[in-house]
Amino acid sequence: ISERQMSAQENTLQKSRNEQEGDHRPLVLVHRLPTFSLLSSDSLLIHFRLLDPVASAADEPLQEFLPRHGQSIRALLCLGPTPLKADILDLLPSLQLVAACSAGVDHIDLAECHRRGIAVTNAGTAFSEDVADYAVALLLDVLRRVSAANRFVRSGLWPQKPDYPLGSKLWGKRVGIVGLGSIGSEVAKRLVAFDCRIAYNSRAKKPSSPYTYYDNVCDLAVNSDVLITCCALTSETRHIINKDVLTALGKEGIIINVGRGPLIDEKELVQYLVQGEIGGAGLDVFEKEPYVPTELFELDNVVLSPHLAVLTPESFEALHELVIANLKAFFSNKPLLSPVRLD
Ligand SMILES: O=CC(=O)O
Repeated sequence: ISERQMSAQENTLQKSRNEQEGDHRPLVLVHRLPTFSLLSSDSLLIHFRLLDPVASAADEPLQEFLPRHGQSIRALLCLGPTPLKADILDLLPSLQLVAACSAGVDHIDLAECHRRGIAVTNAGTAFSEDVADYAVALLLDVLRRVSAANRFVRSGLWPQKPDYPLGSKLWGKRVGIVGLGSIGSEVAKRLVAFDCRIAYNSRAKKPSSPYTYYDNVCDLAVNSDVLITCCALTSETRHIINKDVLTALGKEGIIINVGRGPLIDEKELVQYLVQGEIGGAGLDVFEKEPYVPTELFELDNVVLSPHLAVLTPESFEALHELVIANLKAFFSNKPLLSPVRLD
């Protein structure tokens, strides 16, 4: 009997105990766009009652639902990129915790949460390894043209054109990481194994990091063959990769984005790629998802992906455990496991 089967049995037992003994589970509001489903509500339901406006009142606007049901809600589970701003917070006067299910929390008005004394937790490090793997996958794909080669074979061109354009080597490349947090550090760790030379930019130099620090992204770009953006999207980092940085990266330079679309000035990036002013790009995120600039569809030196770097069953399981642990800690007045800094 596996650990997973055992915990499923425990969950079922606990559920029926709850039902027999009267329900003492704390109430948690689920905040989600109708297109986002709860990953697996089973283990959540062992510990919490979930109030899900999308499921309970498909047509009722939150502005009507929450005043009737949300007055005593202390904790909210925010799924995916569902925006959470003052208009919703206004309807939840007792709210004290927002448990976000993502690493990035740019869809949440953090200043407003801070002002109201509402704590916010995020996915912590649950996704970092998978995002880092994906950043390396995108980089290898752009450099060695894996997706383009796949298209070449499938389109039947191989017998007619036996010469396929050469890709370039990852070994020894100078890689600049923008944002050396938990994801950036995992990316660096992986690329060290490819003998890449790592440098980084972040808000401040990390005294414990062995990598070269640049306090200016343009300087980092001048000294890099590849830039990988891994930082959070904030008002300071919006368009951190602008025209000047792209120029500094140069004609052979490659950019990989696994952070958020607006970290890059996408209009400029498209121009630079179309005009051959930079070497290539691997993009998992875009400014206006799910819309991707169609000019990029034609370019074999660009690899496109629909914002799924974090998505593996393993990382979801880790997220699930973390969310439950955060909510349990909150309801028992213990320290939160992955609090987001709000000041
Ligand atoms: O993009 C995904 C996340 O922020 O978790």
